[in-house]
Amino acid sequence: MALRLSTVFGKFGIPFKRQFSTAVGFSYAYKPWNRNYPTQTPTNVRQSHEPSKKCGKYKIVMVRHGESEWNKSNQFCGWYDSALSEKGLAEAKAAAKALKEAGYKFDIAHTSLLCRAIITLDIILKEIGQTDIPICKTWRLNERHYGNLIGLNKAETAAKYGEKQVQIWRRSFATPPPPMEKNHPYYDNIVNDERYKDGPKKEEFPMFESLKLTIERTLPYWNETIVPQIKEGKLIIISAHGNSLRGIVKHLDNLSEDQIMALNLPTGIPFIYELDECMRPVVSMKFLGDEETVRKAMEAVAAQGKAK
Ligand SMILES: O=C(O)[C@H](O)COP(=O)(O)O
Repeated sequence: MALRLSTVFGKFGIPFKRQFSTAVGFSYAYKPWNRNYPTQTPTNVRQSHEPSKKCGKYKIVMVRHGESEWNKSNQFCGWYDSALSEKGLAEAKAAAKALKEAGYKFDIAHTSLLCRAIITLDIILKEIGQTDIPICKTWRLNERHYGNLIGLNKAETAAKYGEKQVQIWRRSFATPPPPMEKNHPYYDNIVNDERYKDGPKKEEFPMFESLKLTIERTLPYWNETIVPQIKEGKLIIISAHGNSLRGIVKHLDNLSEDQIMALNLPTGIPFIYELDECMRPVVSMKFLGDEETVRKAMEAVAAQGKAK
């Protein structure tokens, strides 16, 4: 049965006390209730990716933006620039509160070119009193491009094409959504948007993206820009999107295509990785939120693709 966030969340959808009363958090990867995310890394993965027994040398915080207007109306969003909803604004504030309570002092922030991630970051930095740090914005952290699905209601699309097909479009690793056609209502809005004048190049401007393609443009930024900063000892926060962050998670935890399919990131709940000197996770995806709230928020994201 689909869980409604409104039954889980209080005013503005956020149970401030429950969700962020602890700065300790829990690590999603190792919870037994989590049937979808690997409780044990498969043996083939361990050989090449054995987590270090040492304490994490580095930390990085990531957060999916707060709920957007199009999350609220359950529309495929991708590169469409949907604003944060009231609940999304409150989620960003709650995220900031949790980070403040945990005492995070960031050196650099990275975000996408989409307002929902930028505003989430702005709210966080304002609330924690760290607006003076450098903010790097890149299209490489944008949400995956949902092609011709952009603007469609997810539940209606499931009713029309079947839940299985929508699940493939949303969560399969390599199968892309149908390409955005020139007559798509948001084609000009996206393709001719000034914010992309410095990239992507015309020839690499996506008309659709699978998770695989999303990872192919996100990882170079992770490897070439973020990793060197982490190795310099900078504490980084990334405010980005469900699928650009899933790509980074897949890379860090060396997840298989099947494993990453099952991960649904909740909006507005920061999570932490602790990494060893080789950028291998010592602690994976530790959410600053209580376990039950995070679990329900994840289930709600998964349920967005169910026909009503
Ligand atoms: O772009 C979108 O529609 C969402 O923000 C992410 O959608 P998904 O959870 O359906 O991949």
